[in-house]
This record gives sequence, structure tokens and C-alpha cells, in this order.
Amino acid sequence: MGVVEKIKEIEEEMARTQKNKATEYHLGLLKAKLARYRAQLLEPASKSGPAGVGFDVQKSGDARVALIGFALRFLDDSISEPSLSFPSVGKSTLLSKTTHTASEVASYEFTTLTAIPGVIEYQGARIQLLDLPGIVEGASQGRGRGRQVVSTAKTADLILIMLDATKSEEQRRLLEIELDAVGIRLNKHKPDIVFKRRTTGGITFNSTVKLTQTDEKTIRTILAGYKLHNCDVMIREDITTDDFIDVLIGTRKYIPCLYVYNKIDSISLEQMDKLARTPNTIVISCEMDLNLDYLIERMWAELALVKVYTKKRGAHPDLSDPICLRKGATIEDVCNGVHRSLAPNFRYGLVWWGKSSKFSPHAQKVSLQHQVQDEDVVSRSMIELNGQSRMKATSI
Ligand SMILES: Nc1nc2c(ncn2[C@@H]2O[C@H](COP(=O)(O)OP(=O)(O)OP(=O)(O)O)[C@@H](O)[C@H]2O)c(=O)[nH]1
Ligand SMILES: [K+]
Ligand SMILES: [Mg+2]
Repeated sequence: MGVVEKIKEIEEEMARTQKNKATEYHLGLLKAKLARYRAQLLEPASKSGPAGVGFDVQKSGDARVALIGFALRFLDDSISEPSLSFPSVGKSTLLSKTTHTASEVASYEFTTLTAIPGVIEYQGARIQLLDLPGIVEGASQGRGRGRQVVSTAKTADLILIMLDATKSEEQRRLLEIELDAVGIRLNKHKPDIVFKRRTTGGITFNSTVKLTQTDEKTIRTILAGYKLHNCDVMIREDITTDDFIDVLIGTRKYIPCLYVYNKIDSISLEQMDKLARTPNTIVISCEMDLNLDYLIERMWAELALVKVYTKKRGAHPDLSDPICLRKGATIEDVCNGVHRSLAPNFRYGLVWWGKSSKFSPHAQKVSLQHQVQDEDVVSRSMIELNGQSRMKATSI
């Protein structure tokens, strides 16, 4: 029996099993098994082809955003052959409108057959927007180019799930299922669980909060299912059984996501209003240029990029050319942004006039691990010193 069949069998058994206290442990075991098979499905060496490998597109710029949407075939049941008269959701149209890259747009499905990168320039940041082929249901199990598409999505800092405002709501939930199946968790943070494997000592289990959605026995059952007999488990939030399995498997990606409904030019105001009020949702029309600026603004906010200015000795900060970093970035990342060779020889940096400097507006000496904040000014001469001359350092 192939992995896909095994997965199906477990899913069926889970659907048959009534959910109650008595079956909880058994269901936990089934979930663990299911997760393991799904992981297998994505392993590169599996029989079913080059799985888990995304499109070969170089990451560039300060962040990557991936466009995911269904192909038309899926959106309209009445179509069984590749259709020449019905359009898809408009991913390529969005790329062509927001970047200098043209991606072929056409009124038939599967127009885009590979990953096409474009660049959005905003607030001094360069955001890579990846146009991807439309996927069909079952993509995560290898249908169409689906697995390549969802694997590429895994490399993104933000996912835009692009939806056709004129089609049924079902598309959204089904896309979420496809992404979930490959280990992408949308708009979720990594569960606060500390898990350590040991070689001896049995299992120690601790939780700092009351668990209302799972319990120690279920977790021990799962650990046994994975043949983990020696480990420390410390749970620090009210997690579910699935959260625990995610941390155990360890390859999950927690990625923010925006739901983008395109073609609002073709629906009523009432319908549009309802969609726009849904959380994490933006309504646009690529064709009529509606709300595209707002979409980019929201993308920027979701990416939570931090802009850091550098300042040469005796000069004003260079406000025209900030370094953009992910939230939580450190002085070391700034060094890498200025020049790769700087960090290894680095002694300390100066944060000038920044929000993250305690003594603002004066300069503050900080270590390589110091976290920078948006609009910090980092003294460039200090970075460029890179440990060669202490004299120069103290004279700044
Ligand atoms: N009414 C309307 N049509 C649009 C809009 N945006 C795009 N379209 C049309 O939708 C069709 C499909 O657009 P594409 O950009 O090729 O869609 P895609 O999602 O890239 O499609 P595939 O690459 O085939 O998966 C084209 O005929 C576009 O003109 C919009 O805002 N409103
Ligand atoms: K198309
Ligand atoms: Mg396309």
C-alpha cells in the first residue's frame, strides 16, 4: 500500500471514530501516524517523484511573498478540460500590476507554469513577489505541479492566498487544507513547548498552565507511538494535541498569511463589504486598480520589516538607503547587510539615536546580539572598524 492510500485509510478511520474521552488516546495515535505519513510524502527520496523541492528561484531582496491560488478547473465544476474561455484568479495580473516584471496573463487556466519573481519596492525595502502556477485540489499529494508550488510557499515570509471574489467560499478552506498538509501553519505562532530528547532517564512531563485541549496521557501515548522513551517535555501554553505533534515533527513552518479576494469589480457592494470585514482579508481588483496600494501597505505590515539607517562618522544618517531586516534582527544582521565580512571580526556597534538605545538620543555601545528596532541609526564607521583599530573606535 502506498503512502497516499495509508493516509486515506487513517483519515477514514478518524472520521469513523467518535470523539470522546475513551477514544481520545487512540485518535491521538492516529494523528501522530497521519503526520508521519504526510512528512514521508514530502521527502525528496519518495517514489512519487521529486517531492518537497520547490521551484528553483533565487531568493532576493528583503523578504519573499508567495502567491497561491486555485486553477480555474477547480473553481468551476462544469469544466473538465483545460478551458479557453474562463479566467483564473488573477495572480499573474497582480504581479504585472505591482512589479516591473510581466508574467503572462490569459483567460485560460495553467497560463503560468513556473515560478516568476518580481520585485515590489516599498519604504526602502525590496520585496520579492513570486507568481506561481495555479494549483488543483490534492496538490499536496502530488497532483499537477501542486507539490512544487506548496513547497515553494514554504520558503516564503508571507503567503498571499489569492481568491476569486466571484467564486464560492469553499476555495479558501480547501487551499488552507493543501497548505496544512505540507506542514505550513498559517497565522499561527510556534507552540510554546520545550522538547528535549535524552538518552536515558525516561520521560519528564511538566506544564506551566492548565491544559484544556489535551492531557499528559495523550501526549505520553504519542511519544510512545514515536518510540520516544527518554525526553523532557515542558508545555507553556494551552496547546492542542496537533500542536504537540507539530513540535515533535519539528519541520513545520509558521507563516503569516493574507487572504486576497480579486475581481471585486464583478460582485455587489454588499458582498464586497462582507468579505472586507473578514480577518486578515483584503479585497482588490487588479483590472480596475482598486486597493492595490493598500494591499502593499498591509503586506509591509505583515512582514514586520525593520528599517535601520547607517551613519558615517561625522555625517548625517543616510536616510535614502536603509537596510531592511526581519523583526528581531540584531547588529550582526546589520553587519551582514553592510558587508558579509564584517561580522566575524566585530567587537561592538554603536546605535545612534535609536529607539532601541537606552540613552537615546546619545550613542550607545552594543554587542553583536543587540536587537535593533525600526528607524535605529547604526554608526557605520564603528561597524567598518571591525576590530582593527580600537583608538578610532573610542574617538567617535
Ligand atoms: N474582472 C476581473 N478580471 C480580472 C481581474 N484580474 C485579472 N482578471 C482576469 O482574470 C484572468 C486570469 O488572470 P491571470 O492573471 O492569468 O490569472 P492566474 O491566476 O495567473 O492564472 P494561471 O496562471 O492560469 O493559474 C485574465 O483574463 C484577467 O484579465 C480583476 O480584477 N477583475
Ligand atoms: K490564467
Ligand atoms: Mg498566472
